[in-house]
Amino acid sequence: MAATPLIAADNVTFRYRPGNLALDGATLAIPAGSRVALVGPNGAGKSTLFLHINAILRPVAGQLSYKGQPYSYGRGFLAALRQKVGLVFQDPDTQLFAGNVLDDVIFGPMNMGLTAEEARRRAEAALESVGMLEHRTAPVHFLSQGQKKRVAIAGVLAMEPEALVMDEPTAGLDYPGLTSLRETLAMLHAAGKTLLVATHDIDWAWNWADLVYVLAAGRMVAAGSPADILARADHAALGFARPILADVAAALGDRSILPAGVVPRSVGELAALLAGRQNGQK
Ligand SMILES: Nc1ncnc2c1ncn2[C@@H]1O[C@H](COP(=O)(O)OP(=O)(O)OP(=O)(O)O)[C@@H](O)[C@H]1O
Repeated sequence: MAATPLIAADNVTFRYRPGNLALDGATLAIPAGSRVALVGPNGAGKSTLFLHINAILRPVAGQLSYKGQPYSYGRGFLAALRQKVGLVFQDPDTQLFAGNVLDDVIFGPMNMGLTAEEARRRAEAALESVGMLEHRTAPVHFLSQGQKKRVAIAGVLAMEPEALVMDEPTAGLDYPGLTSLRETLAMLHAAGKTLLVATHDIDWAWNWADLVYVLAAGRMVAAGSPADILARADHAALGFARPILADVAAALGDRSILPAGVVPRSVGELAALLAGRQNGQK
């Protein structure tokens, strides 16, 4: 029997207004400790699904559950859920509200009833892990979008959640910001956290995720390992462009150039496979 997922959405349907079906029976299951990428075109419903996972929105039909327990939406349930499942919004301005960086990040742990000392320890550790500790006294409105994004992530990390749900965390980050985010995600995964990320960065998602869900028009149209989804021929029907790597592999003629069934998951892996083949021919 499959293990109970940490978070599950079962046939979740939601309308912002009559006639607008933002989610149309969306279903997903997030195994504990996994790295899950949610991809899909603009307007597919990714952010809406995340707002359901954090119980900010409530479905008109269908159900969400945490460790097999259906969401109950009472005050106690909401407080516990939001401590265990941290949501990083797409737009950091939605999330940040305090005057300076440390005050913003310390708010969550203080709200959990921790001592001021423990809350500060957690907030500083979280800022350190996203490379923003040196900015702790900076006014939030002085920060760049990428820096705000990192502070928003720190605000969630400081709550020490079991799962982080991040809506397009790589958008707007420069190279050091991306590197730092990748390191943070690797550190969180190594620490056993469950990670669910919505992204348009398909190459990154393919390299990073254990499991990929594809959402289109409010419905989950595909789910599987990156290799499973790469191997599907109907990427256009899934609502996103065929990943570049798959095109490269196809253009190279995967059967003649790459071992049968091998689908490279990164440019580096493709280069290594090709280099290995060239060496083998000498
Ligand atoms: N606050 C809102 N009020 C009304 N409609 C909304 C609202 N937020 C989203 N929608 C609509 O719900 C649908 C799903 O939007 P959502 O933002 O969840 O998609 P998304 O997959 O996150 O898109 P993107 O990749 O552009 O961030 C869209 O049709 C969108 O126009």
